[in-house]
Amino acid sequence: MTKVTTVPSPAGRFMSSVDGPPSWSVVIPVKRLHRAKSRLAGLAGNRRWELALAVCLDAVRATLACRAVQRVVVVTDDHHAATALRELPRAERALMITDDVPDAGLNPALRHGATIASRQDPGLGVAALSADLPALRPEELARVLAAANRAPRSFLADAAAVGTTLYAVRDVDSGGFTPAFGGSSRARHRGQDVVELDLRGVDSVRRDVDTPADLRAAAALGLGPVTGALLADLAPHLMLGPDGTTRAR
Ligand SMILES: Nc1nc2c(ncn2[C@@H]2O[C@H](COP(=O)(O)OP(=O)(O)OP(=O)(O)O)[C@@H](O)[C@H]2O)c(=O)[nH]1
Ligand SMILES: C=C(OP(=O)(O)O)C(=O)O
Repeated sequence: MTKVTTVPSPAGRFMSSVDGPPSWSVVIPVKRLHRAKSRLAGLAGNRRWELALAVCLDAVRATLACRAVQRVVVVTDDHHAATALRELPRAERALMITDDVPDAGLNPALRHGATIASRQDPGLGVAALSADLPALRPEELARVLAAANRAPRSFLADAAAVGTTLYAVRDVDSGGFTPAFGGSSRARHRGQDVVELDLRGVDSVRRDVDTPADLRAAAALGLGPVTGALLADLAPHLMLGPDGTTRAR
């Protein structure tokens, strides 16, 4: 199994360039809000859709703020989410929203998003990124994409080292955009000979949230503003560190 390791330079920066021009389109799938985040039903009750919305707003906001990203393509059939996403900073210039075609689940939605992205910006790499990343930091995403520049196809495992949060293909026109998200997708991506990005210090890109324990871990990293405000209302105990202080960013 080949891995790409990004080595810190003496100055503490990473050797792959993160300061070059934006070179990626990022496709973000957003499931219909009322059907999403079922594993958080116990925590959020009938406000589950608000939590799903907050998480995707923070993930897309951070992606739009990432200097390695030229375009964000959100694949969704949720009109409420689409309206809120269009209000984000930089959305007018950099965000496209496309319908969930063929409405057959996550991976077909991502392939559709990649087709739209490469038609809109030929020549850019295309990365699929989970929307479940409420602590996402733009500079960490830039580091991951800089590492992805060094392999034809690559992926980043999630915090549990079982799933995947990012799947990247440098040259979509030459084919091979075949994401296999869902469940134990890390093993599936490795089995397809997709290079696993072996990076330190990118916890916010790995930290997807499916359960209350995941949300607590994301809060420890520092939640984005929308999820932070909602969680402070819904479940303030998840926002407290061991010393009892709040950990919102
Ligand atoms: N557009 C689109 N996005 C999807 C679909 N299924 C999942 N996603 C997105 O894929 C990512 C991972 O989703 P999952 O963890 O599988 O599903 P979830 O609804 O967030 O959570 P659970 O209900 O707990 O499984 C999130 O960004 C979802 O919004 C789909 O059918 N269409
Ligand atoms: C979709 C995935 O994960 P989850 O369903 O846990 O969000 C994945 O890791 O491929």
